[in-house]
Amino acid sequence: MLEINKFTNHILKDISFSLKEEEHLIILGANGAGKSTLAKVLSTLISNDKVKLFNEEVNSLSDEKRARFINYIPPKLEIFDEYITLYEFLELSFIEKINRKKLEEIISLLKLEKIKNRACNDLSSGEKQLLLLASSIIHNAKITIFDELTANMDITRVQEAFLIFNSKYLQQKIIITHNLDLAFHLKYKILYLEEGEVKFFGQSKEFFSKEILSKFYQNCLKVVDGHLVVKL
Ligand SMILES: Nc1ncnc2c1ncn2[C@@H]1O[C@H](COP(=O)(O)OP(=O)(O)OP(=O)(O)O)[C@@H](O)[C@H]1O
Repeated sequence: MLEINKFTNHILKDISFSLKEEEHLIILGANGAGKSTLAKVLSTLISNDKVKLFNEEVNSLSDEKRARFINYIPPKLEIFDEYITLYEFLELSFIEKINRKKLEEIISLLKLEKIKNRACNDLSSGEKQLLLLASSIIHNAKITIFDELTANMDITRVQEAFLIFNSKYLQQKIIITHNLDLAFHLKYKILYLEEGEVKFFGQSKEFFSKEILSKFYQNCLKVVDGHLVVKL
C-alpha cells in the first residue's frame, strides 16, 4: 500500500494519490513532465514526509525496511565497480544471503547465460536493462518502480518483460514508460502527469477511451480492434 499526500516541490505540484496493496500503476506523460522525479519521491531518493508505505511514514523506516518495501530501478545502470560482472551484480541484489538456485533460475528466465561472466560496463544498453530487471526480481521488494525499463530493449525482449510484468515474479509494480502499447496491454491503473501535475488518475479502460486519448495525445493515437495504433 502506497500513499502520497499533497507533495509539492519545484517540479511537482500538489501530488496526492494512493494505491492499494497489489494494485499496479503506469505513469505516463511527456518528456520533462516529472515522472522520474515522482518515482524518486515515492522511493524516497528525494527525501520527504508526504509518502506512506504500508501505513508507515517513509522517513521513519530503517534502511533495511525501506529496501524491502520499495525498489527504484533507474533508466540507466550505474556501476560503482567497472570490473564487476553481471553474475556478481546479481549476487549483490539479494537482501538476505545469496540463493544460487534462484540466481540461476533468473539468469535462465532472462536468457542471460551467455553474458553472465561479462563485465557490466561492457554490456549493451538493452543487456544492462535486462540485468536491472533480473536484479529487481532477485531483490523482490514489495513495490518495484521501473523507470523506462524497456527503452533500449528489442521487441522480443519487450515481450519477455511484458510476460514477467504479468507473472508472479514481481510483487506490486509501478512502471514509467513512453511505450504506450505496453501501457495499453498491461491494463494497470494509469497516472498521467503534465508539467508536474496529475491530470488523470484512474482505470486503463477509461484512459484509453477516445475522449481521453484525444485530450492528451490529440489525433496521434487510437484503438482499433483491440490494438493501439499510432499515426505518424
Ligand atoms: N535536479 C534537478 N534540478 C533542476 N531541475 C530538474 C532536476 N531534475 C529534473 N529537473 C527538471 O524537472 C523536470 C522533470 O524532470 P523528470 O526527469 O522528472 O521528467 P520525466 O517526466 O521523467 O521526463 P522524461 O520522460 O524526459 O524522462 C524537467 O524539466 C527536468 O529538467
